Amino acid sequence: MKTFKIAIAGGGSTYTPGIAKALMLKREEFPVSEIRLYDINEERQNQVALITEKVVNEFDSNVKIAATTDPEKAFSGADFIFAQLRVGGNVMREKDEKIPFSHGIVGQETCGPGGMAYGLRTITPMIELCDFAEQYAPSAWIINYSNPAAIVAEALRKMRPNAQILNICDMPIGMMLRMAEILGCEKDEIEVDYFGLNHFGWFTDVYVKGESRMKELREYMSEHGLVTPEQSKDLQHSDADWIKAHRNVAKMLQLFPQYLPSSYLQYYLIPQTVVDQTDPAYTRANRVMDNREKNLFDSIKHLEQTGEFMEGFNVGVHGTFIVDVAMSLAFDRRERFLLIVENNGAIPNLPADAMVEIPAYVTSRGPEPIRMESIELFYKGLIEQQLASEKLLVEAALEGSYQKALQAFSLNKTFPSAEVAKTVLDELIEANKDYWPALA
Ligand SMILES: NC(=O)c1ccc[n+]([C@@H]2O[C@H](COP(=O)([O-])OP(=O)(O)OC[C@H]3O[C@@H](n4cnc5c(N)ncnc54)[C@H](O)[C@@H]3O)[C@@H](O)[C@H]2O)c1
Ligand SMILES: O=P(O)(O)OC[C@H]1O[C@H](O[C@H]2[C@H](O)[C@@H](O)[C@@H](O)O[C@@H]2CO)[C@H](O)[C@@H](O)[C@@H]1O
Ligand SMILES: [Mn+2]
Repeated sequence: MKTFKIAIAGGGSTYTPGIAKALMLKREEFPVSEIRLYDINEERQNQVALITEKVVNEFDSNVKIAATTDPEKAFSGADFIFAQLRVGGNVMREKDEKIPFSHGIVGQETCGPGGMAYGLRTITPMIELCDFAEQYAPSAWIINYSNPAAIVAEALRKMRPNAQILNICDMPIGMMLRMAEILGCEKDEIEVDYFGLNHFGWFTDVYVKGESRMKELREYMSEHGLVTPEQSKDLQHSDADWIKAHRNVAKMLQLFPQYLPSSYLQYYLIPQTVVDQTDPAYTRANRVMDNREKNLFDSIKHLEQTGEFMEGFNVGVHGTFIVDVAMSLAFDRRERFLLIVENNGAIPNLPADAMVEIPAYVTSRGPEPIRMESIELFYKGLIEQQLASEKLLVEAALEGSYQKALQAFSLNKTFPSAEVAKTVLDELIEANKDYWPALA
């Protein structure tokens, strides 16, 4: 049986050990001979490599783990490249969140001005990654988690249309896990219909064994959102931020009961509620640094000092999802996933060149999106406004255009006016001067 070489770009990510463990859990079906970590931060990646090696060795000591900052070594002969770059790290994430909040505007990793700031940092490194793949591993698939996935996907559609890349997000699958808890079934028994953009979508139906369970879900979620008794057992989502986000789903459903909204729609539909619920001095970046990142590096320190393994990370749906997508590509499994793909008529009344998030069957040739019906005016209007914002942001980056960046910010529903958009944009330009393309 063929064995696979997996390269992980952003090897120093907090998710790397979880992804390595997810690979090991599937090793009977998907045998891996090498996991190569690639990062620009050598020190961080070497530390993460220590615990990754330990995790892998618990299952199979023949799997080779390598860590390098040399793209040629990392990618040559790789079958898959899993990408998870956080350009600027959590230090810049904190600025993306705190600058908007200081003006009373939502500050978030991937949505609104924070997401656009992160996008302007990430486009160039992701283009570079596609070029490394073309040079060193031309037949490899890149499966990309790097955020902001919507903006990354649009930039690569324009700049590297022939790249073998699949952009993915674990948010819908995380929500499906919660829905399974509500319905008392397994996540894998659920099939969904869904449309939107990444972090901007709706479940239009949820089936278990072919039967729609929307009515029960709507009733439960209108009252509790996605908060379930099981939530407290889930390391990733037991913290106050996720509980708030999951509760806010109820507020959105009370306003618009037709479809089940992605929890990230809260940043666009009820932004003032989010601002009121957030401590602008302690944002999500602080929580992540003080928990997910600290726990991982504490467990690495413990491993270095004692040689003993303390888990300190989470596999969750995040790790299993990327491995499942890779397996469907590797073995032509034709499994159905929600993916970020070029619309090309799948949603007839949205532009063909929109990068939409919809169901697709994954074969060895890539995704085959399903055909859907036209969407109603309310959703079309919201999506087109957000899409225009994302497309203008990408054009701003590629053309170095300040005016297009201001248009992108002003069109974003997180802003009440173009004047506030300009104030926040100008502060973000100053904070990102080491990262963004020049905007004139
Ligand atoms: N799409 C999704 O649904 C989803 C879900 C979870 C996380 N993510 C994304 O995964 C990424 C990793 O998240 P994290 O919290 O583990 O971040 P992290 O900061 O722990 O790790 C990111 C790593 O990327 C590295 N990096 C930065 N720029 C790089 C470059 N140009 N080349 C190679 N490596 C580079 C950093 O040095 C760091 O080690 C983020 O982009 C995050 O938004 C996406
Ligand atoms: O604030 P963070 O860094 O903890 O998480 C931000 C990410 O949130 C989403 O991913 C969730 C996902 O929804 C859930 O199912 C599980 O896998 O955990 C993930 C991380 O919390 C979102 O989809 C990502 O794009 C964000 O980066
Ligand atoms: Mn996501």
